[in-house]
Amino acid sequence: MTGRQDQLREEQEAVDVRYARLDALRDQAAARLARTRRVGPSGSPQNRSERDAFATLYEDRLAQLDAVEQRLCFGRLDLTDGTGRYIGRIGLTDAEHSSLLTDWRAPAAQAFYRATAARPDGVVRRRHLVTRGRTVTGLEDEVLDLDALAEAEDGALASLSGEGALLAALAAGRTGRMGDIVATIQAEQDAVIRSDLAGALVVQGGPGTGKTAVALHRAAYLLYAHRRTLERSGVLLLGPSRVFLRYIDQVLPSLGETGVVTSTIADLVPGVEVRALEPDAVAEIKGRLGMGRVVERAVRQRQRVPAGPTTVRVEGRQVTVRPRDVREAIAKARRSNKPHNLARVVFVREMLGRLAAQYVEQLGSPVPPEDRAEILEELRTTREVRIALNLAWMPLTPQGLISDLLAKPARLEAAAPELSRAERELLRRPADHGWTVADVPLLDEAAELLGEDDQAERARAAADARRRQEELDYARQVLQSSGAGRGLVSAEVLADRFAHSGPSLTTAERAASDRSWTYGHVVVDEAQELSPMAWRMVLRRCPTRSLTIVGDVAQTAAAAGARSWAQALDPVMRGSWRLTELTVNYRTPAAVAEAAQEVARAAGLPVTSLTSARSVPGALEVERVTAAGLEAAVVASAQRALAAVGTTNDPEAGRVAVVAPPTLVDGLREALAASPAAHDLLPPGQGSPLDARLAVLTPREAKGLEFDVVLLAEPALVLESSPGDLYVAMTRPTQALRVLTSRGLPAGF
Ligand SMILES: Nc1ncnc2c1ncn2[C@@H]1O[C@H](COP(=O)(O)OP(=O)(O)OP(=O)(O)O)[C@@H](O)[C@H]1O
Repeated sequence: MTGRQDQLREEQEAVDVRYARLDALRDQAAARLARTRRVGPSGSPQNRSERDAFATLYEDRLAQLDAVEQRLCFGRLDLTDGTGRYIGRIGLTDAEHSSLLTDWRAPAAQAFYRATAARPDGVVRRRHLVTRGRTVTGLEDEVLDLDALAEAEDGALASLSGEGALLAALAAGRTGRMGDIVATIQAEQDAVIRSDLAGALVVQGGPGTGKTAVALHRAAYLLYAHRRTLERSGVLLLGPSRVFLRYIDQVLPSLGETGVVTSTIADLVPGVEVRALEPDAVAEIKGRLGMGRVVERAVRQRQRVPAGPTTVRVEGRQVTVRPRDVREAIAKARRSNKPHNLARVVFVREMLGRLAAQYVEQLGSPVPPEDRAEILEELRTTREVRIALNLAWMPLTPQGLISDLLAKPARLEAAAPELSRAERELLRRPADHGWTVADVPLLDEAAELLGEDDQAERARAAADARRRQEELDYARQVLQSSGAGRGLVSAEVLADRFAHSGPSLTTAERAASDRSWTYGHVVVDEAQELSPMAWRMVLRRCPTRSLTIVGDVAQTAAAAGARSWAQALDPVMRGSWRLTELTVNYRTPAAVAEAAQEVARAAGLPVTSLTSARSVPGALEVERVTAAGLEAAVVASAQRALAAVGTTNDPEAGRVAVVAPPTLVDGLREALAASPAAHDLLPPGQGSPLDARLAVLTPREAKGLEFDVVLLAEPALVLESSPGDLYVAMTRPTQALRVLTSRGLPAGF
């Protein structure tokens, strides 16, 4: 038997021990779940909710243990002191509490990602274990001594760790869903993942540098390292589209984390459904920081002093709503510094007081307090009084305020004198127009300035706080006496479960349905697309300013998006952010990445430096076609590409995308649907492009995604509408880019 086989056998035994422990823990959780369920439906409501809470806890634990089945254990460190440890997806100890597996996020695992020959960090050897199912199929060793360093110092990428495992991961066919990278995180990525929780961290990186992967692993790391802080406040992850959120939705669960709230900017205000589109020029105006002031003025203008007095008869007497009284009541309400709908309570109380005084004066004699209350009630419910007070200070909804502002030119002119007439004309639209993405930050701004009349809500909150304290005390007692959930759950989370009995109200769910929820940490992906107003909306949800902001200012598509991080962030964060860069491209073959960079530079985009992790022979090809022959050429090229990435029946066959300017997409989709070879591989009807082997997309739809082969139609046309879009489109493939053009190639190609 060779030494290699001995090593494989040794590692197989080690891996078997860890899987056996995983199985034992699963059995344990399943048995506890069964026992909890067997207790039956009897008992007090308190007992029932306690039982449900524990049942959910064990269900979650089982789901977590199931999620780590694949590549449970992927690494081993041998240390200078003669000890060693295995690194895996979660931490495991044996029945005697000795460590079997170190969680990749634990400090003791850091050297697995960071140690180099130059800075070995106490590591003699780093070993990557390649597994298929539960079988160890390969090993890759790196001996961290200076001799190894000398050998490796011959290229820019000498510092790639676990190169074999990494390159195998990069070359694998794509499944339509992003996978995790725990086994092969690189040192510069690890530094980002483990960076401090506090403050705003900006991660700039060219296409394919792993920004999304890093952002997701950072969310998982922060939840592990700061669980107490983040478990109850929650973590929010913002992505560019719902398709993108589906693309990444398996990564966090595979890392054992299910509690992160994911959303797009468009979905961030509960109750607002974005259905409409609008021209970039309109979105750009709405995204300007000054729109905050515009909304503020729009609200103030709904607090109005009438031109003249209104006299109303109440129970045979006359009272007059006088402009001077209204002015003073408005001033008093504004001094309360409350949002519009809450300050309205102050305004109304003040006005009713003044009207009651007029009424009493006419009675000619002082009235006892109970009669005064009656007079106030009489005034409050008199229709004309209500109308006069509403005209002065109308209760408003965000939707009502914004749709009115955009539909009535006079209102917009008064609220937005800084906009030119042409700009205001661009914003104008009918009151029943659907909401657009750029409306959402305006609605959020309005919701903040308007507030809700929440007196009842606050009384309930105070009662809830008292109840919560009792629940917390009780949960602590249960934890102490039963020991059942020890290590699995904190008293806080258990108390939440008791209170809401069941999985339907986790922190994530409560946060997602509450516009004013503030998160412990917010991760923003494709952050270059956010307008200044969108940043205001995001920052409102994160008062601690603990943020991870990832993106690439060269890929900006939105007219209101960022061309530099300073331009985007300084106005809203006053310089309090730190910048770090990712520089290695893991996705795109070198020739494709270089061509994309040249084109982007020629178009004047702020491209950051990029080194590619791998080359693929024949990765870039250009086919010149006639305009009339474009569709037929795309169909033929798609057939070749599909054949190259695997046969129809192969479950691991790769994926092909046709990326084209919006004006060509429908025609190309129809042409492909008419081709027998491609027809069945397209997503059916409205199906998601992620679930099919062949997709036809615009560059914006392809943003953040990747495919084995990309056919790019008419790049010159894409460039005309947006250079950022072309840069995105060219950098989606993992294996090959096929360009089809009837109009020549963009400069730099
Ligand atoms: N350390 C790594 N090990 C294995 N695969 C990696 C690693 N880093 C990145 N990748 C892979 O590289 C690809 C690109 O990563 P990702 O989508 O996160 O890049 P990005 O910087 O967000 O790209 P873009 O800006 O173009 O959207 C993904 O398939 C990802 O899994």
